[in-house]
Amino acid sequence: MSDLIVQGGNPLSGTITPSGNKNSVLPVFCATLLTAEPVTLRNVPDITDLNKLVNFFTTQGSSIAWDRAAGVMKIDHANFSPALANHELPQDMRSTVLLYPALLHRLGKITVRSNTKGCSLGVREIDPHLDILAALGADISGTEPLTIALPGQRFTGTRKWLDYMSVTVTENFAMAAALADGPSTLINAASEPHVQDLCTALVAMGANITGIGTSRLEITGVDSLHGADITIGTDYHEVVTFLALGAITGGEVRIENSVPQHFDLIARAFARLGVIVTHDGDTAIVERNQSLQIEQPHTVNLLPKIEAAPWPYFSVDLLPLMIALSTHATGTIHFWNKVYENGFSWIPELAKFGAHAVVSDPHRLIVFGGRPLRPAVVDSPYVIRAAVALAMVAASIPGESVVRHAEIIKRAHPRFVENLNSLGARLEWQ
Ligand SMILES: CC(=O)N[C@H]1[C@@H](OP(=O)(O)OP(=O)(O)OC[C@H]2O[C@@H](n3ccc(=O)[nH]c3=O)[C@H](O)[C@@H]2O)O[C@H](CO)[C@@H](O)[C@@H]1O
Ligand SMILES: C=C(OP(=O)(O)O)C(=O)O
Repeated sequence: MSDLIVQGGNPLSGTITPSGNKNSVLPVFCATLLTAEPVTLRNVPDITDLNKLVNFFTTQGSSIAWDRAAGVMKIDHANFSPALANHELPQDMRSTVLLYPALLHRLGKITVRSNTKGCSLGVREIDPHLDILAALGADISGTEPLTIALPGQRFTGTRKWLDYMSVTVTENFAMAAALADGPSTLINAASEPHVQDLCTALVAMGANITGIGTSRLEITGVDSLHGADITIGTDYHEVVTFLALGAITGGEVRIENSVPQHFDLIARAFARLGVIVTHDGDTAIVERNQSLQIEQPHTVNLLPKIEAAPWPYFSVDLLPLMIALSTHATGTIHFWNKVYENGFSWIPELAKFGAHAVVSDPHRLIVFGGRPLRPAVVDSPYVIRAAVALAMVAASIPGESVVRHAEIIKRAHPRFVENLNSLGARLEWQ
């Protein structure tokens, strides 16, 4: 069940309701351990990363009732047991780090491995996490595993200026500072939609946070958080994936529950490849038979470019989807991944379809689009959106392609194959 068999070439058309965002649900789920009261989550995606966290918490004694069909999860940590402390944390996913603040709040001491073995996009640093926990009053000791201890089981408010806008570091800071003794400020904070979702969820639980959506968060610690009813935000990665699939196959696709105010720069990236994305209320639309052509800048001697960096730049996790789309667009374009040093590791697989793409350094890629493509058997790296991008290209080419080891898609996209097939694609797991 790990290879995707794709009979490509059909125009994909129809309407899709996207799932909840993996990068929102994971921190929000971890944050529920910050309160002793029950929490209800809605629009919860049934993804493997979340299942790992659910298994971890139920092993620790938490009660979790998850109606997967309805996407509703009722969580009660009343029986979460300190006796089970330091049980092996879930592995092979970055979000394990998001457990640290709540576990420290509950247990006062945890042991962690320095490598959570997340995806292979690049080195996923633990030091910035340890730095903010130390600034908030934790003691770090040992080597492998590391011990993190929180004297008095309470964080202390602090002022911190991050080296760079890290998503999970900002989320951990917000979770810890929400219950800290005194006020905290985070400067150079990340502000991605999922960071905003977590902060909004913490506020619904009684936290005092201002500056949500900006690079400066001000958080006044409270003594306790309470229960809440929280709806997980739409996965904009899915919105972009399905719009790009419509565009790459020449079909018309409509995606419900999109958030138009997140889309200005995303729509500009599509436009750079010749694709017009519009919104009708909260429905995002790509119309059929768009002419994929790379937009030429007026400036002479300049290669058109899509650059990815922390929000509000174009999101780095969306870059592979645009790269896939660009293989069908006539012209030449430069992609600049300012975040990950290994974000283009999968490009040799793209070349097996006949795409002409040159990695000019670890952060820069040039795609010479519009080359004839042919079906192929390709290997997915352990990178979610690279697997999605390879499946997209496969779906656009007449004939049978195979994307091997594509199961990583299930870390973020619960009904990937079902959704594509409902648009007229022919995909199956094997
Ligand atoms: C669970 C979760 O939410 N995962 C997301 C989160 O991971 P995560 O929070 O791990 O990503 P970070 O924002 O920390 O960035 C990842 C790595 O990129 C490098 N870096 C990043 C920014 C920067 O300005 N300079 C720099 O060097 C660092 O080595 C860092 O370790 O954010 C990433 C960047 O949007 C996304 O790809 C991941 O999907
Ligand atoms: C890189 C990703 O996730 P993670 O940080 O969980 O590995 C992703 O969602 O594409």
